[in-house]
Amino acid sequence: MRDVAIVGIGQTPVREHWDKGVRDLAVEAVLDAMADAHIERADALYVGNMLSGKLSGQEHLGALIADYAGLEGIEAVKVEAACGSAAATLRQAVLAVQSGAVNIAIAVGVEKLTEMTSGCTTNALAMASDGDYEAEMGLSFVAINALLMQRYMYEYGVDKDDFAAFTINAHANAAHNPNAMFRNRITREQYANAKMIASPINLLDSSPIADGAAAVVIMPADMAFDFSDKPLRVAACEVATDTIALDNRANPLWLRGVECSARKAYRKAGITPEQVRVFEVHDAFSIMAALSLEASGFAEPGTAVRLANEGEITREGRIPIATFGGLKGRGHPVGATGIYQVVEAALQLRGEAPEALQVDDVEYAMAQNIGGSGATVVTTILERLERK
Ligand SMILES: CC(=O)SCCNC(=O)CCNC(=O)[C@H](O)C(C)(C)COP(=O)(O)OP(=O)(O)OC[C@H]1O[C@@H](n2cnc3c(N)ncnc32)[C@H](O)[C@@H]1OP(=O)(O)O
Repeated sequence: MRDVAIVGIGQTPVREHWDKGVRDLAVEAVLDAMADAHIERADALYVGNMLSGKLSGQEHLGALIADYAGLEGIEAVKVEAACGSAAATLRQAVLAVQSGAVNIAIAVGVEKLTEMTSGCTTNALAMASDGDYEAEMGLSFVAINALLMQRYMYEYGVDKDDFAAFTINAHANAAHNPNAMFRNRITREQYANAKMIASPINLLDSSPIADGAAAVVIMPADMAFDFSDKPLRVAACEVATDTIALDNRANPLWLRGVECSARKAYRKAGITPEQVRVFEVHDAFSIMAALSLEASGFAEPGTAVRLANEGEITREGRIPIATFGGLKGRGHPVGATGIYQVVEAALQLRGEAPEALQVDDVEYAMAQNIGGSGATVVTTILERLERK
């Protein structure tokens, strides 16, 4: 298998983009990444998306985006793994280039969640759970995560207000990210008084409904310096699954898919969690940030909330997370999120994060994208590519 590198990155701001559709957003991100990589052509385009058919009445995204990006004639397909669609798409691009099937591949994640019909997006998102036993019974993703958070508080004796540390960190970072949806800082008092959505999850525990697209250009490492002076080696991009329904898990507080995907990624990259300096975590809800930190090996079970309250998840801490605002602050256009995370990890490694967000001495940056309640997990580890 060939070594592969990321040579171009692109993103749109995450917003409620009422004036733009799926194609506009995806094409904007693709062209941004192609300009960054100084390319005019690619051999393949992989499009990550979860809900364009349901919410925008538009399927067949591979051909659509290739057409509007001026890439007709190439291989172009859509990849879907619920909220993990974007990183699953990256994985396909990486495999295609590693195998030698294509030389230049673009992976783009795009999602347009805003729509005019109240409740429709929530119902559509719920389809990523077990349709027969969870969604059918009225469980939205907020409700599923509320059950997990309630159980976590009960098992580990954690107070609801202690979760504030995740939101405060995410919004403080998002305040410096021009592409973030929320650029307002949050205080402990605001968190404590936020409106309840599904107890114990309040508005400030939740990622928002948002639109956006992000893209990366992948090519063999031995071509990379011809296109970029800061190429990044994809040290690992590993997928694992868990049961789709929570009630089939022996311990719902242990995300086996996260553990398995992270372990595979550490093994592939030849590193330990201690060597990861930046972790773009899938903080769709603050409880997911806590559980992901634990199952990825950054905290013992039941201790991630303490880790957050000790300041260890901030830029100055042991494991900075959500360094551009995360899903909570930057926003979570679901089928695009995994590539936003990789773009942000890339900016950290390239030393191009805004000054207030740049983490020092980043050797390895990790991004982890989750579909469903941890049912699909993709862990990507990047490092700087050394010139031979
Ligand atoms: C594996 C996975 O990733 S699963 C995750 C999939 N994603 C989800 O499930 C999305 C979860 N989030 C939601 O469903 C929604 O954002 C909710 C329910 C939390 C909030 O939605 P609503 O109550 O309809 O909020 P609404 O859109 O009316 O906004 C009301 C206000 O709150 C703000 N707001 C909305 N969502 C958020 C948020 N998550 N955080 C902070 N503020 C928010 C809005 O900007 C607006 O502010 P304004 O009054 O100053 O303009």
